[in-house]
Amino acid sequence: MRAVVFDLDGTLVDSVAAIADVGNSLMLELGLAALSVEEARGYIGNGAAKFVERALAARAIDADAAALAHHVERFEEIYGAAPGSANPPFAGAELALTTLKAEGVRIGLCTNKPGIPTANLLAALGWSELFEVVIAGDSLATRKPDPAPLVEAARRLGIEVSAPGFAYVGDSEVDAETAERAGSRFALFTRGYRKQPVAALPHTIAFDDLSALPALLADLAAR
Ligand SMILES: O=C(O)COP(=O)(O)O
Ligand SMILES: [Mg+2]
Repeated sequence: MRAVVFDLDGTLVDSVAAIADVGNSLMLELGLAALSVEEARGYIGNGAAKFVERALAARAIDADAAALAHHVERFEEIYGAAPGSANPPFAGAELALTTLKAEGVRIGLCTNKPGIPTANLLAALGWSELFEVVIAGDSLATRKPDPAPLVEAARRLGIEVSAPGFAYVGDSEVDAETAERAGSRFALFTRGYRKQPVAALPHTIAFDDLSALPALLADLAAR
């Protein structure tokens, strides 16, 4: 059998502007200068709490744990109310998903984005039924780069995370580390929110065109 699990932000959807908007609602409430899209891109990858922590640190706000937890809660409230439709899919994303589905490949999602904005986004794009398994940043006790969410996604799809027929598709250092620690094959999308050069991230294959992904993954599964 074959199964593929996808990352979400920076892999299937170009969500940085929408995430920056959510962050900027919080910054405005706190009287802090807005984040540029470029800044926001650098803070994505480790989930909502890290995003807020990095954004506040960039404005020299040294929040204690209680204040930070309060700001994260407010950020998540705004995030959960934001329109999922503000997240454009990357070119070829939907074609890749529907092609894999038509080939009988089972599909899952493993993201550090919180569950509510993830569900809103999938619904807005009409993608909710495509994914048999969705593990978000707050679904389990740990999140990426802990391998547990990816291992669990594979398990729920009925495949070993290290099987030749399984691959994780993501865009970041966090995803590469997650796949490496899980012992999984990793396809790196090079147009996402990575901070380092492609060569610095462990990966099985790298690609820049999602419409080419189904064929690349079929080759990978046959290796
Ligand atoms: O929300 C984040 O920080 C990253 O989300 P992702 O795991 O879908 O890239
Ligand atoms: Mg990502």
